Amino acid sequence: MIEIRNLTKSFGSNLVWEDVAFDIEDGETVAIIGRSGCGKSVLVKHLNALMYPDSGEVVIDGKNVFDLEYVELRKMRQRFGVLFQGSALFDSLNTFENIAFPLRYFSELDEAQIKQKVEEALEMVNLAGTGDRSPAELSGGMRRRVALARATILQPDFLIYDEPTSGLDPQTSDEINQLIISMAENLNITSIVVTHDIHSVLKIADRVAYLEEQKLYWHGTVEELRKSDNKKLIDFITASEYQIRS
Ligand SMILES: Nc1ncnc2c1ncn2[C@@H]1O[C@H](COP(=O)(O)OP(=O)(O)OP(=O)(O)O)[C@@H](O)[C@H]1O
Repeated sequence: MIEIRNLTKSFGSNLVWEDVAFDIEDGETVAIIGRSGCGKSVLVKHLNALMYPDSGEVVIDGKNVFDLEYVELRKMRQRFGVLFQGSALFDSLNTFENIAFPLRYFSELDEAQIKQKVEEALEMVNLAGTGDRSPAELSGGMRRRVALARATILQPDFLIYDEPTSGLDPQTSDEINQLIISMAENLNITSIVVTHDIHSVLKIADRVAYLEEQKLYWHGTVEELRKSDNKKLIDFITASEYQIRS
């Protein structure tokens, strides 16, 4: 479980948000939404202490991540996988090597074990047999799936998705949404999804955190979001061109 306790962050005189507090339960999928520049990325960078707050805590399994010393911090960070916006694959490596990269860097597995793990991962994202293709030979949706296989290859407890469906057509977005759901279920991953895609939020999220006015403006389940009469929240959702009540 991740407990976000009264986090406040500013850069110089620019207050990003203050007093942000909510919990992320094990195995659930939480979507972080809000307009551009509201501090979604800054917030997720606090979860694994890539950024430090002005005040507040992020407590994972009882320990404040901002208090961890080097060795523990490294271990904690290894519990996180990240799916970067735009996939961020290495163009010079083929699909197999992209997925194998974290294993070569962080594990002691031998070549046969790496091969087995990568092939299982390719199968999980429905890309069996494409290991020798280069990223340039893949469609946007396929690249996203390779990135997902790479992000989960070290079996993280927590997976941060940065705009997982941006730039994809609706059908391919749905394939990625489906994969995010099955990753969460099959690998028992706790997912934190930063997104502007409200359709995706309604499909994959258990709970939603809405940043606005430099604070956590609204927080609740997707069911509560559907029923909410919070005007700002509805305006934001409507502006995202999705008819939530349809
Ligand atoms: N390293 C940094 N140094 C200074 N200011 C920063 C830094 N990182 C982010 N900011 C500022 O913090 C604010 C929040 O940025 P952030 O990238 O978290 O927004 P966001 O909600 O993720 O935006 P988008 O939806 O466009 O990706 C912005 O005003 C940004 O300029």
